[in-house]
Amino acid sequence: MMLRDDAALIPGRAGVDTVCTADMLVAGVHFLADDPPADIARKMLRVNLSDLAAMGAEPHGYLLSIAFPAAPEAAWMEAFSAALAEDQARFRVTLLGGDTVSTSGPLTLNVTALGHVPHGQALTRGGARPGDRVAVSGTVGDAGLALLHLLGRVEPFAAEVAEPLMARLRRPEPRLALGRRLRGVASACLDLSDGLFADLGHIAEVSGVAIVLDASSVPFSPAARRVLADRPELLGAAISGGDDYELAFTIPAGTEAALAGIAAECGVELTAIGVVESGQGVRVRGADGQDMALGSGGWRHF
Ligand SMILES: Nc1ncnc2c1ncn2[C@@H]1O[C@H](COP(=O)(O)OP(=O)(O)OP(=O)(O)O)[C@@H](O)[C@H]1O
Ligand SMILES: Cc1ncc(C[n+]2csc(CCOP(=O)(O)O)c2C)c(N)n1
Ligand SMILES: [Mg+2]
Ligand SMILES: [Mg+2]
Ligand SMILES: [Mg+2]
Repeated sequence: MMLRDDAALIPGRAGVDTVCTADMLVAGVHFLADDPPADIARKMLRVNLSDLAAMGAEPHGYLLSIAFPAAPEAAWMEAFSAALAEDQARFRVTLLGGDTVSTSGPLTLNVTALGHVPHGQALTRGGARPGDRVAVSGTVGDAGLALLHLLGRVEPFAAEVAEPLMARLRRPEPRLALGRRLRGVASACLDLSDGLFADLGHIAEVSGVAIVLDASSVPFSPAARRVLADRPELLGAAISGGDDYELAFTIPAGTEAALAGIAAECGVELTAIGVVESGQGVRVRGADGQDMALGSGGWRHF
């Protein structure tokens, strides 16, 4: 799109709320500088679309700002742009503007994404109530396990296991259809970026409730199950790893039966993983019924 003016102008629509979110990605913090440029582009856009999904919003467009440590190679730029164009078409979003600058620091990308939701219907983190059930889409832990492998923090995984885990780390799937479908169904919702344990903590905090997570119900992919079968000590890392970009949400007790139909409609598995109680914080209940301590609480910048 030709950017002709000083700013993008988006006509307002009656009865529609605009949802805005910004997520920044820094080389060495969110991805590795030598990651494939196509994957950097996809992850940058998709983690933002994931936040729109978490709010039940329909994506509209995005602004993109990049700080380059040096002029990018033509091949890098081509691969980056081609992947971005593909994802724009796939998720039906347009580039609304942005900025490009040089930096003496690492490659830094920022996307600000805009979406729409019918007035008053956005999902939030604040509506969970005691008695609600907690559910999650897809599977968790793949990306966190992939990162341990990639950074050499664990004995390397076999290639046939490492490959699907790395795909989850580099190419998350924003759960947009599910987010929209959960309007009026979920009492609270968010996307998993910091890790299941930490992010459930965000729902607990904002809603003013406690969450009890049943560790043995947490859904893992076949690859993660293979890793955990060999190395059960990595269970905590899988539950608190981060970069999952699945949706975690709460639904009122008695509405669990609707989950199977919603899952089929949206083409993603949904699994009940816990309950909401009065109180505060997140407790993880192990297979033996006892509370479990996780090694780390989840991703923190500081
Ligand atoms: N009620 C609100 N009003 C305005 N902005 C908000 C509100 N709630 C959250 N935000 C903004 O939305 C963005 C997301 O917040 P936050 O970083 O807590 O979420 P997150 O999804 O965990 O982020 P990340 O994906 O970076 O891990 C931030 O820019 C925050 O300032
Ligand atoms: C090289 C490398 N190191 C660490 C991680 C893990 N990581 C970084 S930020 C983050 C949480 C979400 O980010 P934010 O809260 O900033 O949106 C996670 C899980 C990674 N993906 N790549
Ligand atoms: Mg989020
Ligand atoms: Mg985010
Ligand atoms: Mg975060």
